[in-house]
Amino acid sequence: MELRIQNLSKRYPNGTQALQDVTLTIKPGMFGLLGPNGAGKSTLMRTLATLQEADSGSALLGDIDMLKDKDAVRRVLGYLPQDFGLYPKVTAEELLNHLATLKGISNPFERKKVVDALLHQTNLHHARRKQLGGFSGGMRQRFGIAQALLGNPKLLIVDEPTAGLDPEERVRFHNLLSEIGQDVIVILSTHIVSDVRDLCPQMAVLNGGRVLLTGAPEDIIARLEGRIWKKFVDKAELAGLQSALPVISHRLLMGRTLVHVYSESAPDGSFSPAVPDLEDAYFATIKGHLAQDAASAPRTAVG
Ligand SMILES: Nc1ncnc2c1ncn2[C@@H]1O[C@H](COP(=O)(O)OP(=O)(O)OP(=O)(O)O)[C@@H](O)[C@H]1O
Repeated sequence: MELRIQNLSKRYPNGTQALQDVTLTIKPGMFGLLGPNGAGKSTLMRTLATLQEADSGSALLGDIDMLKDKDAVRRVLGYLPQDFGLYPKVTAEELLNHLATLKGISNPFERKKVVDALLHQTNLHHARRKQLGGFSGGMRQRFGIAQALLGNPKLLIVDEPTAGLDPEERVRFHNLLSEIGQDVIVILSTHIVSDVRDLCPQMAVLNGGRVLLTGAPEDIIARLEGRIWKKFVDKAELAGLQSALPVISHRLLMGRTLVHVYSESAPDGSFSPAVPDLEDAYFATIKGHLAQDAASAPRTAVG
């Protein structure tokens, strides 16, 4: 099953164009949707999750028309929203059991089996009798995946799931996502480049409601070969450098400022070549140096 989004657009009543002609083809496996805050990621995720309407365009999941046949979507959808509210006084086991009933698993024995399996899968079995209000951030997010996996979804949408997790919890969460079946389409929406780098064989960059680039991270990075140049500068030099050269990123490294510049050749003798990574690719895309190349662009339907 494939997810085909074509020319999806959405403008909010206040005039914000949150999505503009978004076209994406997403195959089973992990797909990273990367973009800064305000890019339109949540709008796209909520639209696919049948929670809000698009103005125009289409989204097909296999042969389900997602914008029209919402009941059919809900039968195959798992969703972990960005703001995931929990009932603090209820235990993990109780809430999963309740949600499983709502999902239509009416046989209590079967329900217990499903709930137990999900608690094990998400490493929460030991905490099943704990009130959700006492869960850590990582446990909450793993519980979020447990509820999203109820009913064996074919499309799993996770919206910024690792924001606020500590490094250890993030690794656990990554492991959990990476173990989800190969035949499930998993869309991971995030502004964290390393989430996509660690997990996703396919990705897109969204900014200002538009898809700037899609492809495999390694192909995208390969396009930057020989075009990223680095140099340590003093903080005071940074502003001058930014107005003179296409600086794509700067960060502190051991107390000094490391600058990455996009350039077809060495800007001057003081720069040395950098091995490009996904972060460079992301910033180069956001800053307009890297765009969809014809070879990897999704082909538009003919006929
Ligand atoms: N209900 C709304 N009414 C008006 N504008 C909205 C509404 N929801 C979102 N927006 C605006 O639409 C744009 C896209 O927002 P969206 O939440 O989809 O982005 P995002 O990429 O998910 O960002 P974030 O990570 O901050 O949630 C932003 O400019 C946002 O301010």
